[in-house]
Amino acid sequence: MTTTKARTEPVAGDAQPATTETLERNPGMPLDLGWVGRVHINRSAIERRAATLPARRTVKKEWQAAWLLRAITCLDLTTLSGDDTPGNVRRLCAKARQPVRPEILQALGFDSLHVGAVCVYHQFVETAVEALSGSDIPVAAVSTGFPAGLNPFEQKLQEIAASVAAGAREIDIVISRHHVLTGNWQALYDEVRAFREACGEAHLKTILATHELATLRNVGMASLVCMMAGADFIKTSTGKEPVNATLPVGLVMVRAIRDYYEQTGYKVGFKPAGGIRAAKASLDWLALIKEELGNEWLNNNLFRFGASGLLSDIERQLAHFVSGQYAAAYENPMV
Ligand SMILES: O=C[C@H](O)COP(=O)(O)O
Repeated sequence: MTTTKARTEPVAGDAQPATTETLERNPGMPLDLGWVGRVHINRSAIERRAATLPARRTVKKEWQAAWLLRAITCLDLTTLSGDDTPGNVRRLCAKARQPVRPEILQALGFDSLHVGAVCVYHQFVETAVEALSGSDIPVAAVSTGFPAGLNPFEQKLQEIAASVAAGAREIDIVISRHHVLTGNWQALYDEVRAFREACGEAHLKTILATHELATLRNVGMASLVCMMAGADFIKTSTGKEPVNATLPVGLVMVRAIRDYYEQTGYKVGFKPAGGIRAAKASLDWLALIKEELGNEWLNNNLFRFGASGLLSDIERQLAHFVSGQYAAAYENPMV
């Protein structure tokens, strides 16, 4: 990973991992169609701003290592493959407990560190809960007919209930894209509200699948409706769309989060997911959060990466920082 600008202000504040302070959950609010209708997006301004982000704020050396450690604590370490097995889920959970080799971590001044959550299909929730027992790491289950979200509604509710019963503490639902594409905001609101109720104490992340929503304005409006319906997080993508998390989409979503906070006082989390594989990309996302939402959002209560391959590159960069050499791929195995 190369850094080209001299600016070294610490984005993550310091090298400490994220805190786990308790946060008041967003309870949601009645659907406010007037507010939804006022969402305005200047596409070229959004794209210009997103394009400047990677170059505006560059971190180096120990600050970069601190940011990367912070990124790990905000990681929903994910496996969502058709060929998942209990064995690879258990190995992923072992990696979640110890995401960085101990000698690297010690050289960076840390005793322990773990990821934000492990994210799996419902089928593997129990396996993951068991493999993570004794740790604070929650299991997140993708749900409601992930990734297309076209299962019957009652089945979606049952799926959420089953994952919660199996021990999932976070539920990543997919919204019905057709509600957005037909402008049926009431239907989207009602659906997400019901999902939130089915979650109970489990936290609800609403996946917008932004690439399938046609316009950035739809992304902004859907973000707002999901928050009004009680989402704890809004999440960009399933990882299965042809285009997943992008900075312009992220910008629209985090600005919706900011608006919602300014209007209601409730902080909703953000999860970019899909296609984030390079450590450098994780720094760009952290910079976006810092600049648009501030340091308060830079912890795993309010920010997560959804990624299956990002950790390998982050560990590789940390090893390089410590030793001055890049490790071979087999030295940083994922599962
Ligand atoms: O929610 C997480 C995504 O499905 C992960 O996508 P990825 O495999 O492209 O990192």
